[in-house]
Amino acid sequence: MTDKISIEDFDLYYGENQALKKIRLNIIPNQVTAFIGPSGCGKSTLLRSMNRMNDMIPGVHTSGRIAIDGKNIYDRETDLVQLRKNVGMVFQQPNPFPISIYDNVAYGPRIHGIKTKKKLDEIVERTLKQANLWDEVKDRLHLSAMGLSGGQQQRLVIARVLAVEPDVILMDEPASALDPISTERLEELVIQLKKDYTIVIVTHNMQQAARVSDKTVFFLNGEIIEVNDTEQLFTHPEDQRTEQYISGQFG
Ligand SMILES: Nc1ncnc2c1ncn2[C@@H]1O[C@H](COP(=O)(O)OP(=O)(O)OP(=O)(O)O)[C@@H](O)[C@H]1O
Repeated sequence: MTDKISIEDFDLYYGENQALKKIRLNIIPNQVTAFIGPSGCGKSTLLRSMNRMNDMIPGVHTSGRIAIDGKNIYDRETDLVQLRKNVGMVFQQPNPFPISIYDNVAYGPRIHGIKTKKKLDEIVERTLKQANLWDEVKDRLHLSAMGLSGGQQQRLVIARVLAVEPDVILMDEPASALDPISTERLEELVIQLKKDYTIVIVTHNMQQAARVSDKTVFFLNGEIIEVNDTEQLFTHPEDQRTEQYISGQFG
């Protein structure tokens, strides 16, 4: 199978501090890949590197390659607007815009030139359905998104990402601010979305990684220690440090 994302010898420095060291990783399309590891080991940094969000931080420099569909996103000619449309991101805190539910979802398509009401209506309905939110909001599309619960806001943010038709969705601890029921709904959604998208999720919750992901990547001090099928990694870790981490001996 052709890899969706191929990372080769990728280093990232915040000033003098090297946060990622010679990362090599291949991510398979239509799978969920989980990043686990103790705080500060570089999970979010690698996630943010996959749509060049780190470019905005002063003092960041990188070397190596991250290719998506075979094309190095660190090439000088990369169109960052197009990259971030293709590689969407969901953060820890739901961050809907303080505008209506409808306008949140229509925001990206409008920026990308879609203006007709009929077309926007279609996108809003389709993506809210894909995000398992339509039934809960269809009668209040023109009310503020800020009136939704945290779990609904997070599903709205996912609909907003889906509305610009990405291939890859990056999720940085997307359930850590949610209650258990909202977390379960979000996990169901992640599993459902992988048939159409490639998903990478950072999580501190090992049960969550075990429930939603196909592959798990264990990080320590800016390095990848182990990558394996999720079930294999949690039942028969190959590296002693992985075993220590998943059995709660540090982290
Ligand atoms: N904006 C930044 N400026 C400077 N250093 C940073 C920045 N963001 C992260 N770092 C550093 O890079 C290293 C990796 O951080 P990163 O946030 O990627 O780890 P993480 O594994 O995602 O941690 P956590 O699980 O706590 O979110 C840490 O040493 C951190 O202090």
